[in-house]
Parts: sequence; structure tokens; C-alpha cells
Amino acid sequence: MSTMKEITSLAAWEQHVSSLAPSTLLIISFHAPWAAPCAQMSTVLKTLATEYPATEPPTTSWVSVNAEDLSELSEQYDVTAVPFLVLSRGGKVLETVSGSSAVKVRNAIEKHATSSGAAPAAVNGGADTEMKEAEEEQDPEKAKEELFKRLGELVKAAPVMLFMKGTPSSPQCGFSRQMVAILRENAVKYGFFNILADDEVRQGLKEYADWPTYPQLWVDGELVGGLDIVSHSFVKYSFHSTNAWFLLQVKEEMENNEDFFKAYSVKSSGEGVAAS
Ligand SMILES: N[C@@H](CCC(=O)N[C@@H](CS)C(=O)NCC(=O)O)C(=O)O
Repeated sequence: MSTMKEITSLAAWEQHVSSLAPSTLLIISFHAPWAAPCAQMSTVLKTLATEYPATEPPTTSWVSVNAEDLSELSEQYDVTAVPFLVLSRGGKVLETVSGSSAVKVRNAIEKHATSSGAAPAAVNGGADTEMKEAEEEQDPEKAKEELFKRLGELVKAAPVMLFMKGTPSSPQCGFSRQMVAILRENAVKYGFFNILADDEVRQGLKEYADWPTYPQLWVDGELVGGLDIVSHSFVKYSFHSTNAWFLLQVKEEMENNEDFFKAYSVKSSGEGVAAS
């Protein structure tokens, strides 16, 4: 049976890739230690790998890559969110799957493995059970429960988390671009999630947060707000610190000060903001 190999350096990557036959289906799983869905995806992939026989030369090769540690590879494969799966053969990308849907991942791997004759071995009982568990997301109630659990972990993935359109180096919306600029100017360290890469998160987080738009800035698992609120916080306090608690204090003040939003909405509409 095939197993998953962790690639920890560019040298190890080069060596691994050069050892493959042109017909080998290379399955690359990009992950990040702080993203909880990656742990689930890792279980799914390790389980799937066991279903494919280890042959010589290998018909399938399974590797996982820390997307932040090996950022050159992440850029090469346009990884904008994790988990992110790349299927490639002979150096050519066949398909990518963004997000943590076990069903999508399994279907994609089966499709490309079968086209090269690398059929999975008979499914063993244990693996089958784990896959079924991963697929329970098809039941709408269960899926929502799972999604909210995932979102609960995602908003706490870093002390300051930005849910945005695009990435900090390439924002895909004027609001997100402004938010990134504010955080950069104020030297705030933050994790980010590109909601354009995962529609489940994009739609689900609106309901989870009870907040209809992006960007969304979360601090210690609590929503601070969108661009209007955050930009005002920084303007008002000329914030120059990485202390995430600051934003929570601002949020508290806003909640206790009825005039806060009134005052700001005038200022905001006067200034105007770039549309996405
Ligand atoms: N005034 C908002 C502006 C953000 C906004 O209107 N975002 C829109 C357009 S980028 C949005 O996220 N719409 C929902 C969606 O695209 O899913 C703020 O303060 O953040």
C-alpha cells in the first residue's frame, strides 16, 4: 500500500520529483499547522493512500507540504488557502482541489489514477469506515454542524485572523486591499484565509458571524468587524502595536458607546471606500 511522505525542504522536493516515472500520478497536499481542516484532510489522504498499491515504479506518489515553510512551492502551484491538493503527472498539473471536501478529493484522485491504470486496491474495512465518516458532510444538518465546528476552529487559527478576498499579496477586492494596508501600516501580525478559494467558508462564515460581508477581522476568536470598524479603530487610536487585545477593547467600547456607529457612519460615507 502507498504511504504519505512529508516533504520538508526544496532539496527533498527536487529529489522526490526527479525519482518519479513520467506516468506516476503525484498527489501533493499543501497544509498549514494552524488550519484545523488540514488535520482532517491528512487523515482522509493517508487513508486513501492505503487503497493504492505500492508498485515499482510507483503509479501514485503521495506527498504533503507545509505551505508556509515551502512558500516557493506554494507560489508555483498558486496555493492561496489550505488545505489545497494538486494532482500532477509528468510535471503537468491535472487538477487542483481547494478546501476540505473528502468527496471531491477522493473523486479527483480516482479519476486521474484510473486514467493511468493505477486502480485502487480492494478497500479495507477500516479505511472504508473513515472515508464514510468524512463523507457524512453530505447530510445537510450534519454538514452545517461540521462546517460551524470548522469555522469555530478557523476563526481561532491565529490570534488575529483576517477573512478576505484574495491574499495579502494579491487582494481581490478594494475593501480587503484597504484592510491589508491598515494591518501592514500598523505592523499587526495576522493569519489570513482567502474566502474566494472556499465557497463553503465564504457563505458559512456570514451566518456563523452574523456579518454579511468581507473582509472580517477576528481577534482571539471574536469578530471585531469589517473595514469600516477596523479603519476607524486605527485612525482613532493611531495604533502601533501587535497587541491583539487592542482590537477587542475597541470592540467593547463600540458596544458600550451608542454614538460610536452614528459618529462613524457620517465620517465613513463622507470618505467613501473603493468598491470591489
Ligand atoms: N462596509 C463594508 C464593506 C465590505 C463589503 O461590502 N464587502 C462586500 C463586497 S467585497 C462583500 O463581502 N459581499 C459579500 C460577498 O461577496 O460574499 C466593511 O466595512 O467591511
